[in-house]
Parts: sequence; C-alpha cells; structure tokens
Amino acid sequence: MLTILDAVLSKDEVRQFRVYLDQAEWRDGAATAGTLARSAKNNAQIDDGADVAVSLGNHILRTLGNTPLFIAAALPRKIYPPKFNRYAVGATYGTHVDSAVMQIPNTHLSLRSDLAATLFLSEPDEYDGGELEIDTEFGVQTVKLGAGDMVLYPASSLHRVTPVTRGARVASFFWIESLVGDDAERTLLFDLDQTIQNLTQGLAADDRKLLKLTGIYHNLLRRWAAT
Ligand SMILES: O=C(O)CCC(=O)C(=O)O
Ligand SMILES: [Fe+2]
Repeated sequence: MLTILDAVLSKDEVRQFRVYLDQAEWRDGAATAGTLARSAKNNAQIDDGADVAVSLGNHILRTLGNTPLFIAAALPRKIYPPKFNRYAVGATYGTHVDSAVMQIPNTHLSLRSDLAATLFLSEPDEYDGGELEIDTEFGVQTVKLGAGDMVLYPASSLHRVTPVTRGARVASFFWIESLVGDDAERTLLFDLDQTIQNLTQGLAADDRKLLKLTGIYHNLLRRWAAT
C-alpha cells in the first residue's frame, strides 16, 4: 500500500528546515549505498551524526508520534533516524531495492525495513524531474508532493528518483519496521481502522456495532503484531 500524508510539516516548519539544510554540509550519497545500489546513486546527503541531521530528524520523529494517520498506516515498531538528501541538476537515484535489514547508526540495533518514507522538503515548482517512481503490482506510481507532505511505501518495491533537470530536490527519507511486517495484513488493518474512524463520526461512542468492530481490529492486531 502507498499512503500519502499531507502536511506532516507545516510550511513554516519546512521554511525553518530549509534555512538549516541550505547551510548544511552535503556529501556524496553513493558512499552510504549498498554495493548494488551504489552504482545507481548520484545524489548528496548529510552525515547521520551531523547536529543538523540529528535535531531536524528528532523534530520529524516527534511530529510523526503525534500524527494518527502515520501511526495507523505504519504501526511503527522502530523508525530509522531520518536522513536527508539533495538532488541538484543531473542527480538521480536509479532503480534499486532498499536493504532488508539495516543497522541503526551508532547502535547495535538493527531494523527490518518494512516501509520506506520520503518527506518532501522542496515545492514541486522548485525543480523539474526528481519524481519518486515506485513499481507496484498495479504499475508504476509517480510521486512528487508538496513541501511538508510525505509518502509511505513498501520498502520491498523497486523504486527510483528520476534525474533532476532544473533546480534542486531536498527531502528527508527513512525506514520503518512495523509491528505488522506483512504489507497485506497491515493494509487490511489500516482499511478497518479508517472505516471505524469514519463510522465513529455518526455514532455514539458506546454503539455496540462500533465496539464490536473496534474489538475485531484489536484482535486482528493482537494476532498479527510481533512485538
Ligand atoms: O529520495 C527519495 O525519495 C528516495 C531515496 C531512496 O530511495 C533511498 O535513499 O533509498
Ligand atoms: Fe531507496
């Protein structure tokens, strides 16, 4: 499932992020790609340990913790500390698949990448190209969102970023290990959750049918969640 989350960051927050990011030290992104992905990768990134990456990354993590749609869609167990990338003219990231298991920087912890996220930090009119293309069972999905918007997609899918031909594309990207590793099970839970949320609008909180459906949601989650 591909989920778009609108306005994860406000335009004011994006502006503040960009002040810091535009002054940051950007390095060759290929250095951090796996062997196969390396040859396809031609962008710039900020070092994981850099102050600016840590503080903006923590801001993103705090915000996501208060974003019910993110929690419902991702059912996060672990989130990789957000990274930052920049594609200037000519930069691109060819078709690749993300590593299934990653070490969380500066820890001995590992994370299974169930979901990948890109949080756009440039407006679409700031650059040409730079589309995130994701191969799905229903064909290629092209994603280019407003600054502050985010896409969540299965990290198992082949994906690429098309070459930037004007301006620059700045984004944050990271991965999520979900309580529910199976994409189909997670999608069913999300659909059920969103349906219950919609029903809640017109019904009393103690409505028996609503309680029953809520119970089913939790019983499925109990069955499928690996904690
Ligand atoms: O820049 C993006 O939107 C995606 C980056 C990506 O696929 C990666 O770093 O693995
Ligand atoms: Fe990727």
